[in-house]
Amino acid sequence: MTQLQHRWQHELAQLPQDQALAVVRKEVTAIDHQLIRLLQQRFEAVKAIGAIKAQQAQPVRDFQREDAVLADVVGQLSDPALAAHFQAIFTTIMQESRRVQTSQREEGVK
Ligand SMILES: O=C(O)C(=O)C[C@]1(C(=O)O)C=C[C@@H](O)C=C1
Repeated sequence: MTQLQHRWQHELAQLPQDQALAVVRKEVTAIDHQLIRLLQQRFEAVKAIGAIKAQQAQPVRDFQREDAVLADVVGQLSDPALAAHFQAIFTTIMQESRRVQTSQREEGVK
């Protein structure tokens, strides 16, 4: 556990449990909003890649790149115990990215 997590636990322990739950849920919601902003940015970048690959008549899926993305994600983790969870999350993100690129192609968006 990090020092920050220790401090959190200590401060939360001062509160009645229902209040502690509300505090942590507020934190989760704030983090979700950051993730949503960042994921929207990622999808915009993925659409830009999709347009380039469509122009060059390249397939949507790039297995080598997906392997590299997953390896990089795992390398970024401070807690290696979360590796399998992050692999699952990013596998889904890339699957949805491919879906966006596929509909982009079907709609003929450049
Ligand atoms: O890098 C690409 O070529 C992308 O289209 C982006 C991305 C991703 O979401 O990271 C999506 C689909 C590809 O299979 C590989 C990676």
